Amino acid sequence: MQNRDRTIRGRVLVVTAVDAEREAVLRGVAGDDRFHVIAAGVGPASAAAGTAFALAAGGAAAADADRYALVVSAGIAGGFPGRAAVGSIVVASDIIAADLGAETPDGFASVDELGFGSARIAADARIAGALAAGIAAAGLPVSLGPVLTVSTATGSAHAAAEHERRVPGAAAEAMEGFGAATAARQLDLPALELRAISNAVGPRDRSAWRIGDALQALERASQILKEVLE
Ligand SMILES: O=C(O)c1cccc(C(=O)CC[C@H]2O[C@@H](n3cnc4c(=O)[nH]cnc43)[C@H](O)[C@@H]2O)c1
Repeated sequence: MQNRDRTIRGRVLVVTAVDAEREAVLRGVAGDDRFHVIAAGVGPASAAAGTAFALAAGGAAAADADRYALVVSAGIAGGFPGRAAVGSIVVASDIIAADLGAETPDGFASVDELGFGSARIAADARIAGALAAGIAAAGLPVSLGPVLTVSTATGSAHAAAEHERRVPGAAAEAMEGFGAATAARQLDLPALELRAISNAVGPRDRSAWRIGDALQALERASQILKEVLE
């Protein structure tokens, strides 16, 4: 593996939403006991609570090698057409709470514009870059770009276009990343978001979802994550 990043000294907490995603990640990282994989539930609140609880439980570890050094939000996601095709992988450059803000007469205002903090958490650039390069080197389609966290999954072309207008270059949409990254930030830990694309962001069409293909891609990407961090 060429694209290694050996800066992480300690355990890796991987947070998924549901068990099927957790099992895919576990298959990918099999044999490496640095990884602790939990299914914290769907949505940003569950992800934040589950991540914070796991970090708190692990934070008391005596040795640095037993403490968490990295948090990864992982799972399936919707891909923005033209940026992330169904079956491909997205590694977040930034993790963005896309609907954290207020509706105003002039349209949506993010918490950044409102002055109440930030809806954007930068992923660890070095590790995200190494992971994306490793996935590409393995011959898998991969994008490195902003991943949106929403509480309401997009279900129309208009809403998808509005998200892309607010966040130029948005690659994927899911429901947990900002929650997990917020919990990581409380302990000054680096965060990543790793997503396998199951559907296109836009008009609701469950028949078009390819969850099985996405879970296979998630397993393979998790294996590459393990190799990058070895
Ligand atoms: O029933 C629907 O139309 C529908 C549309 C989008 C998402 C859902 C979910 O129940 C998502 C739950 C779960 O999967 C992740 N995910 C996957 N694709 C998307 C998406 O396009 N937008 C948001 N989340 C997505 C998400 O992280 C959740 O954990 C149902």
